[in-house]
Amino acid sequence: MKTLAIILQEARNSKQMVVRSLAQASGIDAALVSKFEKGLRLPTEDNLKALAEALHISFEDLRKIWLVEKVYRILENEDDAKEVLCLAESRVEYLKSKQALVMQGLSEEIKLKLHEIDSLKEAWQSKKPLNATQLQKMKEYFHIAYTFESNRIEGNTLTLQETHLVVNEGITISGKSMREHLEAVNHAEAIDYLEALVQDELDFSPRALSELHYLILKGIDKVNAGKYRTVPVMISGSEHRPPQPYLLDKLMEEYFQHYDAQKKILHPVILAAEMHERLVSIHPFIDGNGRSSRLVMNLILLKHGYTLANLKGDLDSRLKYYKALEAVQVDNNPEVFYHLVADVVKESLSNHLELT
Ligand SMILES: Nc1ncnc2c1ncn2[C@@H]1O[C@H](COP(=O)(O)OP(=O)(O)OP(=O)(O)O)[C@@H](O)[C@H]1O
Repeated sequence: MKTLAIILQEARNSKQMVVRSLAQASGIDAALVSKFEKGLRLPTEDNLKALAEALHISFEDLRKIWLVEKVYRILENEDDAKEVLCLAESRVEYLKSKQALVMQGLSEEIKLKLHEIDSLKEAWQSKKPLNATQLQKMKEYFHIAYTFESNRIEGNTLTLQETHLVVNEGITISGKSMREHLEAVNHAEAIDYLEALVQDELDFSPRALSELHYLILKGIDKVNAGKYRTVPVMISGSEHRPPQPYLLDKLMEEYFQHYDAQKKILHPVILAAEMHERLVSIHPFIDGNGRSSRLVMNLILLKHGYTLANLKGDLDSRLKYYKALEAVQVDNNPEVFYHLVADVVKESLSNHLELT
């Protein structure tokens, strides 16, 4: 790994600058610049920022090297340097999770709720392994309930009982459209796919999202299944305008970058809520955005050992859900949505525990 001194020197040479012109561009004394380049002095953070700007290099990247250099200088004459670093590493992990909560500006109320959820999760995990028949019965029950409610949010009129008959018994319901039947079967299949991803320890990815969306629209809209939209869309009854289609590739790339950057930092329930809200706000598909986003939320929850969170489709709950999304999109206030998701996660864990 190159030292900060070498990096600074090479960056200046590649710009064909002499020390004097770098000093002038950065506003730092030339003798001092020389000392930085020889490794005789370590720049201050302000010096570093000025140098990065003058050399047109990334301050964030340079700052990481600078921090390494600082640590190195503290430890260079210590016999136990390696042991000290190992000990510090565990503190850094702790610091990361602590900072995440502070960074997100979570209220004490939500932190308390997350705490309660994690106790329930531990209790749920301690019940495992469950008896295979019992597990199968629970799965059937919760899968159907989730399929029923998620499809109900989008206007599917099958009842809970009818959803069960269609999905588990292969029975058709008279008076209900082919589309409603397919929506039920597809959603149940998408939940199986979530569980397979978790079982195989596969992470949420562009491919997983495309597969999920494909399953949701399978047999309903062949052309758009698994593909981003190419036309503008509106969300009926909402002030929020999803982005234009030409922005989608970039926004979705950033969406997955955000997931990768936050997945080890954020509390999983907050991460799940965020990835749900961000996806539904981008609205990358022509249809099936709501169902896909709720599946993404559940993939993240299942991956972290929680149970399927089931947002309800009755009018009152639906309005609360839409209002909470609108609060993030229009007022930039995610707290209500975090509470909404945390509440259903808590309810789901309690329901699962009750049946054990
Ligand atoms: N401000 C908002 N108000 C209402 N719904 C919103 C809002 N922002 C995002 N949504 C999401 O959009 C979904 C409805 O979008 P739309 O009517 O376009 O349905 P869709 O794209 O066909 O997807 P699906 O049918 O699975 O929801 C809701 O389920 C919700 O998740």
